[in-house]
Amino acid sequence: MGTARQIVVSVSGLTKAYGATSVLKGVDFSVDRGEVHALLGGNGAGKSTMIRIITGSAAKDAGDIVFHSPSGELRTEAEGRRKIAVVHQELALLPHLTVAENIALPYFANGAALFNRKRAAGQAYDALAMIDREFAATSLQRLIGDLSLHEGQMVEIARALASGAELILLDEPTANLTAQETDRLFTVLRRLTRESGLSVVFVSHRMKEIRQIANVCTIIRDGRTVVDRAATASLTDADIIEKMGQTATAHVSERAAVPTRRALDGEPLIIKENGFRLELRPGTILGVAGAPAGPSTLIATLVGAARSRRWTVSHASWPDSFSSPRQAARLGSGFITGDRSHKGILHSLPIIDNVLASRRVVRGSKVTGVHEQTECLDLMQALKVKAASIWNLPNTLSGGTQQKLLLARWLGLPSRLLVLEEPTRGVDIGTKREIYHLIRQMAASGTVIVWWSTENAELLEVCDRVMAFDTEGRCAGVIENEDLSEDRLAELTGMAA
Ligand SMILES: Nc1ncnc2c1ncn2[C@@H]1O[C@H](COP(=O)(O)OP(=O)(O)OP(=O)(O)O)[C@@H](O)[C@H]1O
Repeated sequence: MGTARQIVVSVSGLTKAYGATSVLKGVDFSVDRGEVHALLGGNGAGKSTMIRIITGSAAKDAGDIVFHSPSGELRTEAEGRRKIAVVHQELALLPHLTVAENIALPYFANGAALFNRKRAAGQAYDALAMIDREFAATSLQRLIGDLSLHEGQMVEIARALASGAELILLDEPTANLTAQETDRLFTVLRRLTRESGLSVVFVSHRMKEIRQIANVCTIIRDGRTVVDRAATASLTDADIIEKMGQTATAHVSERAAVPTRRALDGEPLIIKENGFRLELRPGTILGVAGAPAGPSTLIATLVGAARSRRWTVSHASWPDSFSSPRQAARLGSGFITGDRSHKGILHSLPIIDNVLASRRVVRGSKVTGVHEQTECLDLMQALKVKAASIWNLPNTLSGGTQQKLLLARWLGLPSRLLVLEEPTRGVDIGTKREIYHLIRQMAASGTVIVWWSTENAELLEVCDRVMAFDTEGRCAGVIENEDLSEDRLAELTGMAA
C-alpha cells in the first residue's frame, strides 16, 4: 500500500505502421520490478510488434520508451535493451551450434571477450536443469539442428533465464511444453521474480496459465491499450474476453452449436502397436496426450513419415503403410504440423500458396487458377484471416494468423483422417472456439481426427477419447466418457503436478 512503483520499462504513445496498415495506434505499457505481467489481446492486436520495438528489432514511428535501472536511474535505450531477454513465438536458435553454445550467446552479445567452454557448459547446465534435469544432463553437446521443437523451446527458455536479464519477455512460451514443464517453468519464474526482482512479460492465450502466473495484466486491442496494468484477479475471464473484443466468438457454445455426436457408418481406421489395438470409427475425435516422444512416433506413421515400424495404421482402402507424406495426403490423411515455422509455413511463398498447399498436393495441380483465388478468399473468410492481399508473404501476418493459414489448408478438404499437432497454438480465445467448432464439423462429416495437444483442458473439451503416453513414450492407456478428467490424464501421462 502506497509503496512507490519501481518501473523497469515504460512505453507511452507508441505508434507503428507497415505501409498503409496502422498496427500500433498509441500504446501505453509499463512493467514493474518483480512482477509477472500478462500482455493480452486477440490475434493481430499488436503484442509482438510492441515487443519487437521494445527489444529494438523493429523501429517505432512515434512514442517513448523509457528504461530504468534497479536503483531507479534512467537508462539509455541501448543499455536498457541489454538487460532484456526475449523468447519469441518462433525459435531463434542457431542450428549448427550446440545447446551449450546457444545458451552462452547472450554473453557474447553483452560484450564478453572470451568463450570459456567449461564455464559456458556449467551455466547452460544450471539453466536447463531448472526446467528439466535429465535433459540438461544429456543434451549440452547436442546440435540444435538435431533437437525436436519441444527440446528447442526448452533451450530457448533456459537461455533467457540464464542470460542475467532483468526483464524477460515470453511470447507464447508454453505452446510446446508439457503440463509438467510448464509447472516447472512457472515455479522458476515465481522464484526469480521474488528473489532477484526479475520482471516477466508473459504473452499467452491460455487463460488458465495467465491466472496461474500473472498478477498484473495489460490488454491491447486493435493497436490501442484498453486495460492498463489491472490486477489480473480483478478481472473475470468474461471481462478479459470482452475487453479483447472477442465476446461474440468466444461464446460459440460448443455443446449447443456443434452437430450432435453420433457413431457414423463406414470402415474404421485401426491403429496398432505391439499388443495394442484401437479402432476409430468415422467421426471419432481422438486426443493424444503426453510428452512428445511417444505421440510423435504414432503421428509419423499416420502421416506417412515414419522411420520405424512400431505403429501401423490400416484401413480397407489403404496400403499396409504409406510410402510418403504425399501418398498419405492423396489417400486422405491430412496433417497440420506443430512446427509452424520449419515444417508448416512456406515463408517465401505468398499467402495464397500457403492456404492452397494441401489442395494442390491432393489434386496434383501446380498452377494458380482464377478459381483458386476465390477458394483462398473463402477459406480465409471462414477463419477470419485478415490480410491486405493474398499475394503478401506470410510474415506480414501475426503468429496466430499464420496458424490459421495451416488450418485453412485442410478445411473442407474431404479426408478420412486429419492429424493435428497443437492446432490452436498461438490462436486467440475467440478463434479457438471457432476452430473447435470447425473440427467438430469435419468429424461430423466422417473424418477421424487425431489431436495432439499439450493443453489437457483443450483435449477434454473437444475429444471423445484420449490416448495417453507416459514420459518414456509408451502408450499408457485410452480413456473416455466419465473417466476423462485432468487428474486421470495427469496420472497416465506421469505428469501429475
Ligand atoms: N512486417 C509486417 N508487414 C505488414 N504487416 C505486419 C508486419 N508485421 C506485423 N504486421 C501486422 O501487424 C498486426 C499486428 O501483428 P502482431 O504480430 O503484433 O500481433 P499479435 O498481437 O502479436 O498477434 P498474435 O496473438 O497472433 O501473435 C497484424 O495485423 C499483422 O498483420
